[in-house]
Amino acid sequence: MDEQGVKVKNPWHRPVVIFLAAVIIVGIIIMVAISVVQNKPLHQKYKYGIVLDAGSSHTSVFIYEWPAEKENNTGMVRQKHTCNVQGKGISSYSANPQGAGASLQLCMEEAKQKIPAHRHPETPVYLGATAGMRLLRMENEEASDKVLDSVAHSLKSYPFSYQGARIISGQEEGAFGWITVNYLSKNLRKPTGTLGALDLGGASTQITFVPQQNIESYDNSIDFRLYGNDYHLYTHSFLCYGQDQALKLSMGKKLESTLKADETDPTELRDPCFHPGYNFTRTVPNVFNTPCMKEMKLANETFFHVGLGNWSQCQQSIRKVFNTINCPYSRCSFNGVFQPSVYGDFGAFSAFFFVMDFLNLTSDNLATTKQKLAAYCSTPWKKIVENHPNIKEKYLSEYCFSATYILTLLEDGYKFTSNNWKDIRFIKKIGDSDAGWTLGYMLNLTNMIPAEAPDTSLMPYGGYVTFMFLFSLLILVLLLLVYFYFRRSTRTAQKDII
Ligand SMILES: Nc1ccn([C@@H]2O[C@H](COP(=O)(O)OP(=O)(O)OP(=O)(O)O)[C@@H](O)[C@H]2O)c(=O)n1
Ligand SMILES: [Ca+2]
Repeated sequence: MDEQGVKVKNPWHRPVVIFLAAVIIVGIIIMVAISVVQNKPLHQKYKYGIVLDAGSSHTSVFIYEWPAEKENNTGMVRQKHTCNVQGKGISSYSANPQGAGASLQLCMEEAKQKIPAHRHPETPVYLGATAGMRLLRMENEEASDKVLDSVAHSLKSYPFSYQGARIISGQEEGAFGWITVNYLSKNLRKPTGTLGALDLGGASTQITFVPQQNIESYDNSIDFRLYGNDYHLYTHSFLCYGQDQALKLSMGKKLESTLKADETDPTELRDPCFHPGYNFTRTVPNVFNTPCMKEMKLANETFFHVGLGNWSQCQQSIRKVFNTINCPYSRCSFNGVFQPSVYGDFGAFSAFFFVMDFLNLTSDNLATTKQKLAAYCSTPWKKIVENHPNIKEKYLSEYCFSATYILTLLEDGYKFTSNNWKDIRFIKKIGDSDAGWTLGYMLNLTNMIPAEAPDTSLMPYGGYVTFMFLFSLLILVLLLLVYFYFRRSTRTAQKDII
């Protein structure tokens, strides 16, 4: 009897092999089941964040949402809801600070409805105030503190996680606007170029982009490291150069020269930036009630604001609010502010979009834009009102000025030309989310954009499951093959023995 014969005759042999095979198979099944369940994306849990944009002209409440387990990936946060606070911006409540906090109630109640109640305590709420509050602080710091206290007090009364109410700086406003548009365009993890950001508000305007030239002034330079890439940004915020303040600056200059000349009585301000036939009685303090202009010693004088509707004269008058004489650097935009040459594509949002979209000027070349605008400005005021019966007359009367201001700011101020005009995209939203500083502000404060690229799984979830399934199937087949091979050789051996 040989050795093989002894093994085959062992009565324990078959049950042991079957038992071992069963244990291995069950083990594999358990292993696959555990790893599949462990790695299964959790049931989509959403997190929320609230940012209040307390602008000079109005306040908006933005609610953002994102899948909890993907918060460090680019482009995952989206705007779930916005609410426009009724009335003017919080800086208009300087004489009645309590009113500022109270004005937020309706929108904050809406936020409570939109966000699931069990998420309220962990939902951060931030308020950032921009140029209107910067101006109020310059004028009357006590009043601006009271307004901020009032909105803070109001926000703390909600079940969310209050994270502060403050006046953000012009640099922050510019930089976070840039982060928002590039995050939403998913530019941040790719080697492709970034999108510059142009923001026009009521009281200030921001320009932010990655320049090709060296940044000569420290104040205009911001560095970020996002997803493992370094970004060296140029940014500047011009206080008083939002469209409402620029209108005051421009009217103030015209008024000063008219009043000095003392041509007519009562004074008539003949304004090329308003439509022919437009005639409105205003008071002098109404134009000069801003720290953007030196006080005029003129009393409550009234004047007639009379429209002329002449685009090129309007542009001439607007040019006077840009000081282009002094530049202590190799090149400047205006008012002695350093600016490298504009480079790359730009997203122009907020009032840049509202105005150019209203006038259907978002997709023409520069020459056609000017022609269309000239025709619009010279249209009689009566006709304009007839054509747009549902638009508030104050807004309607100012579109000729605003669009001329926008062209002058972009061309004479920032030095865009007819060649790179097409690089400016007038946008309101990217995907579901508004372009503006609020999203970038929240991403930054919640650390949702990591400095280094987060580790990514080697293969997508579906691929992983398929791989595990095929791999276990392969092991199973191999085991069966071994088993049958073993059985056959055993039988052959038994036959041989018999
Ligand atoms: N549909 C709209 C909404 C706003 N506006 C005007 O656009 C300007 C700027 O609006 P916005 O960007 O909201 O400015 P704020 O954020 O309020 O001001 P800032 O950023 O300077 O604080 C204001 O003059 C406002 O009257 C407009 O013409 N059409
Ligand atoms: Ca704004």
